[in-house]
Amino acid sequence: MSLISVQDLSVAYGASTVLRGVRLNVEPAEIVTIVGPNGSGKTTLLRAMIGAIAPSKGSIVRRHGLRIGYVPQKLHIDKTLPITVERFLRLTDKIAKAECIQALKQAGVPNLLNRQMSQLSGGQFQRVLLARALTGRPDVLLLDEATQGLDQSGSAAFYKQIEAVRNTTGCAVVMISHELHVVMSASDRVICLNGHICCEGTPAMVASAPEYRALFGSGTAGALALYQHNHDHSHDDEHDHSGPIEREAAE
Ligand SMILES: Nc1ncnc2c1ncn2[C@@H]1O[C@H](COP(=O)(O)OP(=O)(O)OP(=O)(O)O)[C@@H](O)[C@H]1O
Repeated sequence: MSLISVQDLSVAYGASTVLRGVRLNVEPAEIVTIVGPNGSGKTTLLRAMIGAIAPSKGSIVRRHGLRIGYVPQKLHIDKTLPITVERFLRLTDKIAKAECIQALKQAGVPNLLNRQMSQLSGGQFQRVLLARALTGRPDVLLLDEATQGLDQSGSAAFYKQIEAVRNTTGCAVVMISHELHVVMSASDRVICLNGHICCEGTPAMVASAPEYRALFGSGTAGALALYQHNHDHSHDDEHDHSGPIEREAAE
């Protein structure tokens, strides 16, 4: 049973349709990376997957009782607001201190519990956001460009941590990233989005996608060397890129 099944999804903002005919399944413990140019609908897709945006067509089926952890691109906290990491982690839900400590450990920052949020570095801050998402023991983690503002080694370390989290907790991960070169090795599957799914594949296979090159140019050849998919269609929305879709009674 897929954790999340996106079925022929279209999303419109007023008269403007930004996603069309998107199909994708998220399976337990897999890491799926979504890439695409600015404005291609990546955030919209993620927000639709968590139920924050309603489809204008199609549907999204979440497994019954699915726990989702969401790590936003950035979260602004007023620098003058005194709030410790522990308080921040316990703000919205009833979470025991031990769970906070465990989540911080999983996020790779075990010693931050008593620190002020305003004193964290960019990388530490993002890991605290990751810890917050982990306190709910998610079945699936959704990350929206969670490494924005981090330097390359900071991003690489963050993605390594994500992979470690997947390996220890078994949660699936769906993440948006522009940093293909760092996320590729950790991804089981890459989906290239441009209003619709242009191409998708696994890094384990070796190929290049003309659609991807058309969007990003050939400067990313290093990343492309890791990337492959079976691609023999033109840009048609009719093409079914997804595996078998499993519906759940609790739709
Ligand atoms: N609330 C909204 N109302 C109207 N249009 C919106 C809204 N949110 C997003 N859009 C538009 O939908 C399109 C897709 O936006 P989205 O944020 O999903 O893209 P994205 O791929 O995540 O972009 P980026 O890489 O720049 O973050 C854009 O043209 C954007 O202007």
